[in-house]
Amino acid sequence: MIYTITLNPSLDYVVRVNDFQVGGMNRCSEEQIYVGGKGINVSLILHQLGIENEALGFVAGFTGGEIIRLLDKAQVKHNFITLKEGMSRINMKLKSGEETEINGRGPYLEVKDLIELEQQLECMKEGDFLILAGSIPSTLPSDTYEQLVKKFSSRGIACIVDATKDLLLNVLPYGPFLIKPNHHELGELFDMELKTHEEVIPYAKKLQEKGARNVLVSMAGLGAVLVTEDGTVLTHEGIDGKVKNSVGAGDSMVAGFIAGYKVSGDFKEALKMGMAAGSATAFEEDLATGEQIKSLFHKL
Ligand SMILES: Nc1ncnc2c1ncn2[C@@H]1O[C@H](COP(=O)(O)OP(=O)(O)O)[C@@H](O)[C@H]1O
Ligand SMILES: O=P(O)(O)OC[C@H]1O[C@](O)(COP(=O)(O)O)[C@@H](O)[C@@H]1O
Repeated sequence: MIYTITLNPSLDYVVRVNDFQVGGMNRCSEEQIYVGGKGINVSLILHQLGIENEALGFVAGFTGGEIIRLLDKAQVKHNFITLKEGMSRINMKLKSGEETEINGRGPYLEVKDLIELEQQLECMKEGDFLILAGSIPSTLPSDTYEQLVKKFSSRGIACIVDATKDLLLNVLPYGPFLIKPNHHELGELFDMELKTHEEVIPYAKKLQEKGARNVLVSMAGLGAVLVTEDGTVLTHEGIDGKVKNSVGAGDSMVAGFIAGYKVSGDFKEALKMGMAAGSATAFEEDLATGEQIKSLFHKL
């Protein structure tokens, strides 16, 4: 079974504003609301690809209610814990030539809330996958992901972490099955600017030396690099197409990769499915559908 955790899910409010004026009164020409948060996006894409999974995490308030309604509508299996106080966040995605994002803070979460989540995870068995994706609320200890990976990796559960900076670095000694920084996040860890596959490879290997079993580095329109636990380095060129909304492309890539790996057991196929899922989402307004992903996969 695959479980995704989204500690701080969101409603993504995507607005298009022509000629956005800072400090001025702007009106949007288009607006959409999507359910969001990295783990939830992974669950949505896995479901689209016919891979059984369950989305876990915390919701609160009227926005939390809408998150649950949208997950039900998408027929994604979920078991979110409802917090008594606060409201799930609204993340603003402003499209005006460039993409600008303002991600909300979210409700107040405490360590005691995490205990309930850990109890839900006790049912996991060896061979299951646990996907930890996105930022964690500022009220939780910064070692939250680290503690979860430490506990569950040692039980033979394949942990996948999509996070940034210390949140990512600190899980490495506990042998996560996969991490997926993008090339900017990877460069940030080493105070470097990485622009090509060749530049990315040695730094991806450094994260592997620190303990990650497999390192997938996404590079937006430039494709991706994968360093696998059997010592292979695989690269994939970027896929050409018209980008409509790249929010969720990274999450789609993680989901596609895991779906491809689960079905084939082959890293090359997994990378191809990850690429197809990431790019199919970048080429759509919302997350891509299973059909769009498979159609792109067959063209690669
Ligand atoms: N501009 C783009 N053109 C084509 N594919 C894209 C583009 N942006 C993202 N993708 C696809 O989505 C994947 C993840 O995107 P990326 O932006 O690197 O991740 P993140 O959203 O985590 O920053 C890429 O490896 C690629 O497959
Ligand atoms: O948890 P964070 O880091 O604030 O990110 C949450 C945001 O990330 C997303 O999951 C999209 O992530 P990606 O574009 O990196 O795939 C949005 O749906 C959500 O608003």
